[in-house]
Amino acid sequence: MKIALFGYGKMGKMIEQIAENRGHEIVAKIDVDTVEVDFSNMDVAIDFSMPSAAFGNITQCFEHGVPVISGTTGWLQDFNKALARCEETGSAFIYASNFSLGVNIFFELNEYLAKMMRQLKQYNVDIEEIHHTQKLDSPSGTAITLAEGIIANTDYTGWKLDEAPKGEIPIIARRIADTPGTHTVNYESEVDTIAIVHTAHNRQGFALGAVIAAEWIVGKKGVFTMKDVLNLG
Ligand SMILES: NC(=O)C1=CN([C@@H]2O[C@H](COP(=O)(O)OP(=O)(O)OC[C@H]3O[C@@H](n4cnc5c(N)ncnc54)[C@H](O)[C@@H]3O)[C@@H](O)[C@H]2O)C=CC1
Ligand SMILES: O=C(O)C1=N[C@H](C(=O)O)C[C@H](O)C1
Repeated sequence: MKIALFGYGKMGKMIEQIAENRGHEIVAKIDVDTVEVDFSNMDVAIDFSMPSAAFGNITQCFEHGVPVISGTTGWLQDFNKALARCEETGSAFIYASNFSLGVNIFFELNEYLAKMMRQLKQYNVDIEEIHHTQKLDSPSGTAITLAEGIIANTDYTGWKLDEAPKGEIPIIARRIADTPGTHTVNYESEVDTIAIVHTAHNRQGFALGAVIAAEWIVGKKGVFTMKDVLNLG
């Protein structure tokens, strides 16, 4: 498979390694200083760039009929416009705030736990995310997906960074050098705490998930999720 990388930073380089080990060819490495892109020679594009660049990269690929795997976070104000462009151009698209298998299992566990906690009003929930100090967006995309999973299954109506009013979920974002990504969902009562945690030890899981999604999407049309790719029902 011929893969174009949009964003050749920490994730782009990790994806290159994993894709080549799986027998794929990297046909383009597009970064901030790229002047011209040849869309004619790519089977699929994988975008791990920057919040300000993601929407433009994704929609350009759609215009050229190239399916897109999107891992960049922090650009979701334009997400619905991207979905509409995908449908209009008959292209194919997967966005995931986190491509690792472990986190996608964690998302399922989060929703299951939220359903159980729904009627237990003595517990208050919060989410903590910890990432390396170069991270541009806050809170993390993964923390937002976790909050959305709780909101869909409880009476919580929204989320806020740091302090949140009653009925909304506080998300605490910490930045610590060299931390690939740790997410904790905490339910606190006066007498105890229930917590679920996912800790990434490195970036390999994110990169492998993105390459598996790229292998899966080629030849398909439409908007899909990692639930489709991993058959999580
Ligand atoms: N969904 C997931 O599983 C994961 C998502 N991410 C997200 O991926 C994104 C990238 O993360 P990292 O690789 O760690 O960041 P990074 O800062 O190491 O790399 C980003 C690269 O994008 C480049 N870039 C800037 N403008 C561009 C443009 N117009 N077109 C193409 N490239 C451009 C930068 O020059 C840089 O090389 C972030 O939004 C991060 O939150 C990171 C890890 C996992
Ligand atoms: O920027 C990162 O590094 C990561 N970003 C994603 C996010 O915002 O959730 C996924 C992962 O946690 C690493």
